[in-house]
Amino acid sequence: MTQAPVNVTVTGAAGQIGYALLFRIASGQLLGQDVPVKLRLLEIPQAVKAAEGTAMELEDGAFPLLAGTDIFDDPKQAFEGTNIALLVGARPRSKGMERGDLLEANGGIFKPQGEAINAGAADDVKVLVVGNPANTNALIARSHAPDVPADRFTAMTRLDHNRALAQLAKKLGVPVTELKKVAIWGNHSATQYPSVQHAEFGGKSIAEAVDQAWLENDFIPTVAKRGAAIIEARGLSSAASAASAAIDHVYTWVNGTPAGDWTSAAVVSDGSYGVPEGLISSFPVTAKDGKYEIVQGLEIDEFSRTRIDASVAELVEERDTVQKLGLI
Ligand SMILES: NC(=O)C1=CN([C@@H]2O[C@H](COP(=O)(O)OP(=O)(O)OC[C@H]3O[C@@H](n4cnc5c(N)ncnc54)[C@H](O)[C@@H]3O)[C@@H](O)[C@H]2O)C=CC1
Ligand SMILES: O=C([O-])CC(=O)C(=O)O
Repeated sequence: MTQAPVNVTVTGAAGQIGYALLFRIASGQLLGQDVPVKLRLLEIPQAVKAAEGTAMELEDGAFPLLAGTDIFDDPKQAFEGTNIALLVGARPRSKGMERGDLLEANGGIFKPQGEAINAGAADDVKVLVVGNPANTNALIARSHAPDVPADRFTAMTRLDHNRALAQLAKKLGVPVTELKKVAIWGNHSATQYPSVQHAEFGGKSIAEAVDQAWLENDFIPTVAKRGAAIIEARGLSSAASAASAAIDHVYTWVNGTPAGDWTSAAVVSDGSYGVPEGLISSFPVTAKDGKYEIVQGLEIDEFSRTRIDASVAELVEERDTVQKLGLI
């Protein structure tokens, strides 16, 4: 192990996703089996003790790649020198809370975290926002980090992407490895558009192999409402699958997408496909040399256009709300 450890900050470290995520990071699955990591855990003061318990368990794992774990309740310290920032901790929606209240409560979390990233993170910092509403939380954080290049801020739709792959593999009776060019567009919410317009299995078109009624009445709602279905079944929201998707998102970002395929991530729009510039929206993306790039030049059919526009309209509404609240 000659390389200096990569600093990985995880917020909400004592939560359910944190518990599923930290051990996989420590085992080398986030960055690679030859990359040592140093964990920097951020929690609110009331949950620091629980984070300490998790840190004890991390120590007990004797992970060869784990160079240490530090715990903070101050974002300025937690993001100091960080190379990878996983923003998982967020304010969940409580009973009777309106969407605006939720966005406001999360603004109180993601504004100071954006400022702290701006002030102290490493020059090569990469940020993944997992905490919901993920796209708009990422927008808030990004707007308070003006010195950090826009392409370093992303939000997670990889879980939706993986859910789409799993549903298609089941329907077509093929392994997920056969599937290519599936895409999630828009918001990480029920309005998202999981698209198979350009998708292939074993070189054949998926759109031609399944009927439109199945896509509209089964596939799209199953993927888009999967989070709610998990909550209904488990009594708790997705945690291990969300942690797994966060690992996939960062691993791909750093190590690249395979030739002839892409993945999905919410990235800062450059205006591609009519998505207003600056919104953090999910697109089909490739990764190369540590950068995510929006796949360009895809033809968008009428059905896809309507679905993309609907999800992007929701993102515009969320952006306008946080703008009115003075959060961006
Ligand atoms: N983008 C995606 O695909 C998915 C996103 N999520 C979201 O991820 C978030 C976390 O989920 P869970 O781990 O299950 O929640 P959880 O409630 O188990 O844990 C959240 C943790 O965040 C901490 N926290 C709250 N405010 C904080 C702050 N200002 N700084 C640092 N830590 C803070 C809490 O103390 C708690 O320990 C939720 O917002 C959830 O909706 C969950 C699944 C998928
Ligand atoms: O709604 C939630 O908190 C969980 C979530 O985002 C998902 O499972 O996609």
